Amino acid sequence: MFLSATKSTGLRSFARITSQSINFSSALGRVNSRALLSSLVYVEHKNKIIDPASLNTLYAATKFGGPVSALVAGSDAQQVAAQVAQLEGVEKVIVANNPVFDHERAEIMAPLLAAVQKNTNATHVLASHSSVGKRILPRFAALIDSQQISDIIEIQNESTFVRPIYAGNALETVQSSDQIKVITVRSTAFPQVATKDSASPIEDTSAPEVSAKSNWVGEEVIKGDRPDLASAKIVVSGGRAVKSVEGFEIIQKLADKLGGAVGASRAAVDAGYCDNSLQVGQTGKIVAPNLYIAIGISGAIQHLAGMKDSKVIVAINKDADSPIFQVADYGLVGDLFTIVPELTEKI
Ligand SMILES: Cc1cc2nc3c(=O)[nH]c(=O)nc-3n(C[C@H](O)[C@H](O)[C@H](O)COP(=O)(O)OP(=O)(O)OC[C@H]3O[C@@H](n4cnc5c(N)ncnc54)[C@H](O)[C@@H]3O)c2cc1C
Repeated sequence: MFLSATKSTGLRSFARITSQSINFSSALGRVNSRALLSSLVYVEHKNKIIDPASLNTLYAATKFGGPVSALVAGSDAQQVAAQVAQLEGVEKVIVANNPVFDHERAEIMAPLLAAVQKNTNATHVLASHSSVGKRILPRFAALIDSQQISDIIEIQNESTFVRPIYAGNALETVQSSDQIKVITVRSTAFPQVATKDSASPIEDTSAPEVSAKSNWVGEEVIKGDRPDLASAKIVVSGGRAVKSVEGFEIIQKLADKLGGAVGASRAAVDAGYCDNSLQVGQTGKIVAPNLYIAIGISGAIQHLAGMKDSKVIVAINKDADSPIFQVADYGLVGDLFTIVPELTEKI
């Protein structure tokens, strides 16, 4: 690994690190003909709807140039497969229509992925860099003796990828010589595939024999009318400065006026002002909305790691020297308890 370039033009730029060949395990040789390339994308879904991040992952897969197959699993798979079949770039949809795949337990999904990869001969296997993708793909990579490449934001060619490291403060260029590339994709770095008029073929696959050591017991899903934080077009986030649960309501009111999602800094989450599912940053959600409004947030690098790719950033902070203003396109210096209610009312 060596540092190939370092830019210092502000917090929205990165050091670039190049690391060659992360193949620790396999001596299977390189794919050297584009004609042999083909991709398999694991499609996430909930309530019979494709997870939006999978649309970005499918787009990333089309960049390799070869045919793209999509795997849909679970008891709602058939309905979701019909939607996936109408997506641009998808040549074939493979369906594992079996309730055993509900809840996406890694120990069950990884062997399925391995079986489908073998059948399709896919050279690239991709999933979103979501909690599901991050669970399943490492296990799948281990099964096929490959090295996973995580959280890619750019595809340079069929074996070279760019990914952020050090909380997004450096970009690493990774070249893999594994025969089968196992990749998780940062959804905010790629557009979504469009729909097409025709439908690609859908084919069934059977579940491989697996003996699971874990059982799915249940889940508590937090329901809300607001858009999903990770894919929202507008995000309004509050920081430590809101001071209380009641103070955080100021943030929620502005988000509701704008039809946006609510986010938070870790300090606000740790202080108990809001739920930890709202945390944006290195250890929270990565977002890149059209508009991100940071209110009473200082702009620590761990927070910036989760939102600095937002298209327009607005910061409201009483300290004009706060680092958040270095990444902000628009800044308002003042007390949030005065500015935000006024802004909400005027909107
Ligand atoms: C390993 C690790 C991982 C982390 N992961 C994350 C992460 O994922 N996400 C994250 O957010 N943080 C993360 N952190 C924490 C991060 O370092 C910061 O501590 C945190 O982001 C600070 O939150 P804050 O900006 O809300 O609070 P502060 O840094 O305390 O900033 C509060 C800001 O509010 C302003 N302010 C105060 N009163 C007012 C007012 N009345 N009106 C307007 N402005 C006001 C202040 O000027 C200040 O800029 C992580 C830290 C570590 C070590």
